[in-house]
Amino acid sequence: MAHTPTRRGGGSPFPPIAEYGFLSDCETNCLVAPSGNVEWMCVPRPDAPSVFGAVLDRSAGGFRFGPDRTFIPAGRRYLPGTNVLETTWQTPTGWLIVTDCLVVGRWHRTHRRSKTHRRTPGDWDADHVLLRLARCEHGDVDLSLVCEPNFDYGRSPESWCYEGDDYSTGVISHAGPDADPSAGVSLRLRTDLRLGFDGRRALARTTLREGDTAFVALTWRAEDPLLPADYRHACAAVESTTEFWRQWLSRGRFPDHPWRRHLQRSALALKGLTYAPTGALLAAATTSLPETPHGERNWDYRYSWIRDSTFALWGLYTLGLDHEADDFFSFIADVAEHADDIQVMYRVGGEPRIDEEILGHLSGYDGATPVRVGNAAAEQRQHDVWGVILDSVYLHTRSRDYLSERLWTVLVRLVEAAATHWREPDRGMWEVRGKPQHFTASKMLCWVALDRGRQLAQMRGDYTTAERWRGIAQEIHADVLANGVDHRGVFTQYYGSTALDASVLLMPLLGFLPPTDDRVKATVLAVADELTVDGLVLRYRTDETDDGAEGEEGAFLICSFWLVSALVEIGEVTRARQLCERLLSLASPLDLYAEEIDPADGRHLGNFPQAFTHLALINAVMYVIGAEGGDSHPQPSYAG
Ligand SMILES: OC[C@H]1O[C@H](O[C@H]2O[C@H](CO)[C@@H](O)[C@H](O)[C@H]2O)[C@H](O)[C@@H](O)[C@@H]1O
Repeated sequence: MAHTPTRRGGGSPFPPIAEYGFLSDCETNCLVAPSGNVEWMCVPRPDAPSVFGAVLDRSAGGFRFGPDRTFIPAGRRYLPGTNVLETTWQTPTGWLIVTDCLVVGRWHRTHRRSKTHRRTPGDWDADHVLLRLARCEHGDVDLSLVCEPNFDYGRSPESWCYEGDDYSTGVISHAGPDADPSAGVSLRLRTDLRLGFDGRRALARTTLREGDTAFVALTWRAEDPLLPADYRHACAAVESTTEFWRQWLSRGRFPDHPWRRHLQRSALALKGLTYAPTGALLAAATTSLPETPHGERNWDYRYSWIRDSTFALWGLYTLGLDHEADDFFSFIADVAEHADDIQVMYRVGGEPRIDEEILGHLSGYDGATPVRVGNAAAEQRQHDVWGVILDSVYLHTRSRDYLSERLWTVLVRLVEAAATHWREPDRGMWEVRGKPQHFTASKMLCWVALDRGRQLAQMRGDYTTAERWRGIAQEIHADVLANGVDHRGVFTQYYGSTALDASVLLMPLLGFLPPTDDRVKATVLAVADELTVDGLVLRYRTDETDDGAEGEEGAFLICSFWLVSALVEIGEVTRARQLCERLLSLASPLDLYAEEIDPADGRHLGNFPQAFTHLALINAVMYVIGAEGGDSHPQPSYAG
């Protein structure tokens, strides 16, 4: 039997997107299907080719550790406060618990520096080990291990061989393109079971009786692999990983509220999407999970968008988790220090080139093609990019009263770029692939760049620059009010159109106008009433927008959460709370979210888990709790 489970109950062989568990060590991440099969993992970096790619094609590799012949778990949960996943299995003969994590241990590079880490080393570091523990709780259970990598997005099946004289350790290697050994990947698998090999499949099977345990660990770390020697060491690795996540979460401020669990899961998902070596932040863990079932709106999100990342920092800041911002701002300084302008996204190592390519050999998730890797939007002009950085730096500088000279030099260039280009059309924050337009939200974010730049210049005592930037900000503000509002007094998608666009919900959240302004109220209510399907918000109507793609898309979750925050701003707290409750009820079984949701059936669509959704959830929940008099306060980014 193939290890990647095929069809359960007559439906699609692919699990629903929302049923994947997400593991991370803040460097690598993976998705675990409910069957216990790891169906997505890219090593050594999250933007590298996959070694387990079954989420995009059932033959592209997976790694299952679970009971033989039982594929539907009795229950799954994260150990509270962590990204450690626990799956409970009931089989006809017994009960089994499997614990999965990507191991985080104490900083261990004491004798030699890391080749990839550019940020200041902390106390913790990824061990580069995917660890899986099994323990039979009652009766007896036949345990099965099938580890079947398929390198290079399923294009390069290699074969396992033993390492050493016993059955405990196997190695499988892929030379990489150009047969360049430095571009290759080797996987090493260690277990206390007896491994056998069948080509690219590493197999083990045993019967566990009550109290029996087993472990398997997979590493891609070439030098000094940190594989546990036995089950006791494996347990210690799970404990250190648990301690890492809980210590990190303890730095945050979470209200004592029934929605706290959603805030904490969102914070953990955002932290899990960081790439610690450089400070980058992924938009999502995956590529090409479809925004339309079986459709072509399939994009690669395994990169660091400036917009997604800075908004994520806003979400974390709202919870008092602001250390990630330091590393991200250093990442910005790295990529922009010697460039004239900034791109909209970078690879996680800071590399600017992200060529888009179609992988025609993959069937796609549930038949959705094409599968894309790389992202052509990297070359677009999107004029929100300057404003989102300036807003984020302003937010963090205000609370710390410190801004590095290195970063300020970069920021000055970014404000000047906004001042130079704000009159030009762009592709907007939704990165449409159609004709450039004068997007209202892009102009508004150019105003943010000048406004926050002005305030930062003032903080530094540079009043001359501050005055000049104030003048340009006023000019942009007036231009948006003159051209971005329709006859109803509603802000529109772009100058001269009457189409609605959810991006303008940011107006009250970024302080472009006060929430009491009639145009703001009219816009928020127009989006709520006219740009929704069954109450959930579309980013725009695809039939009104030249976005360069065919087909419908689902409701955008970031926009739906923005609407919650905006409704609170304009005083519609009851409506905001109802929408927020509804959105929280649509969370995945593990409280994770994809990018979109099908309003008809609540099915999650698009890449997963998606930073955009989780960051907006945090702000929306804090807005509602704050408005209802909880112990938190609404936190618009500009508020003093
Ligand atoms: O709508 C077409 C575009 O869709 C993707 O962009 C979306 O995801 C980005 C990452 O989260 C986000 O920053 C952007 O606002 C979203 O619209 C895709 O990456 C683009 O290539 C595509 O043109």
